[in-house]
Amino acid sequence: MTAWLLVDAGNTRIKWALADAGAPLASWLAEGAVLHAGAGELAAQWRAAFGALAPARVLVANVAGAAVREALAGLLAGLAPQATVEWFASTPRRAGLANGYRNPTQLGCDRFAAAIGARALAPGRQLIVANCGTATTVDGVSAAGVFVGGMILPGLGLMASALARNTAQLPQVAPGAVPSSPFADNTDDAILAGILSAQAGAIERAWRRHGAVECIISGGAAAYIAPMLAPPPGGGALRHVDNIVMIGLHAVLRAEDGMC
Ligand SMILES: Nc1ncnc2c1ncn2[C@@H]1O[C@H](COP(=O)(O)OP(=O)(O)O)[C@@H](O)[C@H]1O
Ligand SMILES: CC(C)(COP(=O)(O)O)[C@@H](O)C(=O)NCCC(=O)O
Ligand SMILES: [K+]
Repeated sequence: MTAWLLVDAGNTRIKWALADAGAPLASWLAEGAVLHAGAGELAAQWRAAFGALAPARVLVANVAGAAVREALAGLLAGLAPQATVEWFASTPRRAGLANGYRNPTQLGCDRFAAAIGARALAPGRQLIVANCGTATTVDGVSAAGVFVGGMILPGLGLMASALARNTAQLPQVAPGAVPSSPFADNTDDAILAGILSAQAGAIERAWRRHGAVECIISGGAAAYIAPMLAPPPGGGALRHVDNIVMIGLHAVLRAEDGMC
């Protein structure tokens, strides 16, 4: 058995999954997540996972900067010295997906991976990919396999903390259930209704404009936003997946396995 390690380092959390090279898409032997500060915890998680099966290849999508990259490189050198490590980057084309950004390398590599993952889950379909993490990104993938572009907005947590930090009277709200009415009768629900509606409104607008048949939603805040979403008048399917970036990284290695 050959194992691959996939790592999605976002601006809040580092997520990872260990996959058997022969396994179906999005089927993991082990997985985990830590906050940036939890490098010690990550080492313990990897030590346990690699004890059973050490990865031969590692594919990392890092949008969290140089310090996180250095920390990950150090851990991998110590715990998986045998592995070939690749730092996934946005390129003009990969795994059958064309990158429509004016400067393809400017696109966040997590967004490119997420789009590859979405296409692997729904080949040949017109798609919206909403990744709701620190930032929320809402991207279009065409039925022909082109990342057509997208939107970046502050994520749910950032919207909430921006209100608390920059006003005298607004509290920091915890993520929570969707208020039953957009006309809230108290401050906490009014903030939640506002920030959830902003996220859902952006996604629905993109979904409608792109004529997408399917919207794939993912990320740490997706569970709060998905219940708000209604498909466009013409219809459409909503799919909530745990980590679309990881699925994209897996799709890349599966597409290229045996080619190199
Ligand atoms: N256990 C958790 N730890 C941190 N953030 C969480 C957690 N559960 C949900 N969240 C929400 O998810 C967001 C982080 O999601 P994630 O997809 O991990 O982001 P990123 O990929 O940017 O690191 C946070 O901003 C917060 O709104
Ligand atoms: C938009 C992002 C900050 C999202 O990061 P995340 O919320 O997943 O941590 C990241 O994809 C990024 O830094 N992008 C580069 C700019 C761009 O995609 O155009
Ligand atoms: K994101």
